[in-house]
Amino acid sequence: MAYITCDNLTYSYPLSEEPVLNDLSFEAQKGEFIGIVGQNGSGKTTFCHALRGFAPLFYKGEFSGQITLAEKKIHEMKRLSDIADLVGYVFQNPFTQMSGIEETVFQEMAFGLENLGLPKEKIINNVTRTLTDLGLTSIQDKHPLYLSGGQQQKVALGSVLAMNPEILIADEPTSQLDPAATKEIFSLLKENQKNGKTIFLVEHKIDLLYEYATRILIIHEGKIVVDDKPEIAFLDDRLAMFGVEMPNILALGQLLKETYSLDFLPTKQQEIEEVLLFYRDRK
Ligand SMILES: Nc1ncnc2c1ncn2[C@@H]1O[C@H](COP(=O)(O)OP(=O)(O)OP(=O)(O)O)[C@@H](O)[C@H]1O
Repeated sequence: MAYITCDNLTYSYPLSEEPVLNDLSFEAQKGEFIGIVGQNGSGKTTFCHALRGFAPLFYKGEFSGQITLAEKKIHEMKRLSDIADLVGYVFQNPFTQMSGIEETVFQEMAFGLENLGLPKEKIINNVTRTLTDLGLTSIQDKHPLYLSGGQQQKVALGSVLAMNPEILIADEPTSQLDPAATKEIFSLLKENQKNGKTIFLVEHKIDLLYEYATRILIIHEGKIVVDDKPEIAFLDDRLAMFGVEMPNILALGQLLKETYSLDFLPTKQQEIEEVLLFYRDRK
C-alpha cells in the first residue's frame, strides 16, 4: 500500500454550491517532493486541508472518500490532534499560524513542541537547530508580531519544521520572501525530502518547483488533471487552459530545439548551456 492514498475525494464547504474537490484520487510514496499548481480557486489549498483532515473536521461541509497517511485513516479521524506529530502544515498567511500568545520568536517556535509534550532539552535542541537553518538566530528574542512579513513567514515555517513532521504541507510559504530567501527555503525543503520527509508544496513559482520538486500535480476545478515528473507535467499541451505557465528552462529548451532542429529537447540548464556553447563554437 502507498504511504499516502486519497480515494475519490469529494468535498464541499458549508456554503459552496458546487463541490470544491471533485472525485479526486491520488497516491504518493514516502520521500516525494510534490509541487501543487493550478489557477486561483482551483482547489489547491482545499486539497491540502483535506489531506490533513482540516476539511471537513474544522471547516465542516460535506466530505466523501478516503484518505490514508502512513496507515492512519484520516477520514475516520475524530480530532485534528491525532496527527499533530505526523503532519506539519504551513499556512498561506503566516499570521494565521502565529499562536498570538508567545512573546519571543524562540517561544513561538517552541509552542508546537511543547503541545506535543516533548522533553525540554529536545525542544531547545530542535528550536535552536531550526533557528540556525532559517538564519533567524539574531531575532530569536524579538516579539513575533513585530517582525516583517518575510520574517514572520520564516518563523511560521520554522515552528512547523522544528516539530520535524514526516509529512510537510506548505501553502505558498515563500510568498513574502525575497528571491534569495525563497531559494534558501526551497533548499531547506529539499534537504528535508532527502532526509526521507514527504513534502507537499503549493506554489506559483514554477521555475523553482521545476528545479526542486520530484513530481507535479496540476489541479483544475477540484481534480488532479496532470500528475507527472516536472519535465513531463510542464510540457502538457493544456497548461494554458489550466492557468499554469511553462518554466523558463523548458520554454528556452523548446526554442533551441526549434531554432537548431535538435533531435532532443534540452530540459536542464546544463543541457541548454551545452547546446549554446556547441553552436557558438561552430561559428
Ligand atoms: N472556507 C471556505 N468556505 C467556502 N468556500 C471556500 C472556502 N475556502 C475556499 N473556498 C472556495 O473554494 C474554492 C477553492 O479554493 P482554494 O483556496 O482551495 O483554491 P486555491 O487553488 O488554493 O486558490 P489560490 O491559488 O487563490 O489560493 C474557491 O472557489 C474558494 O472560493
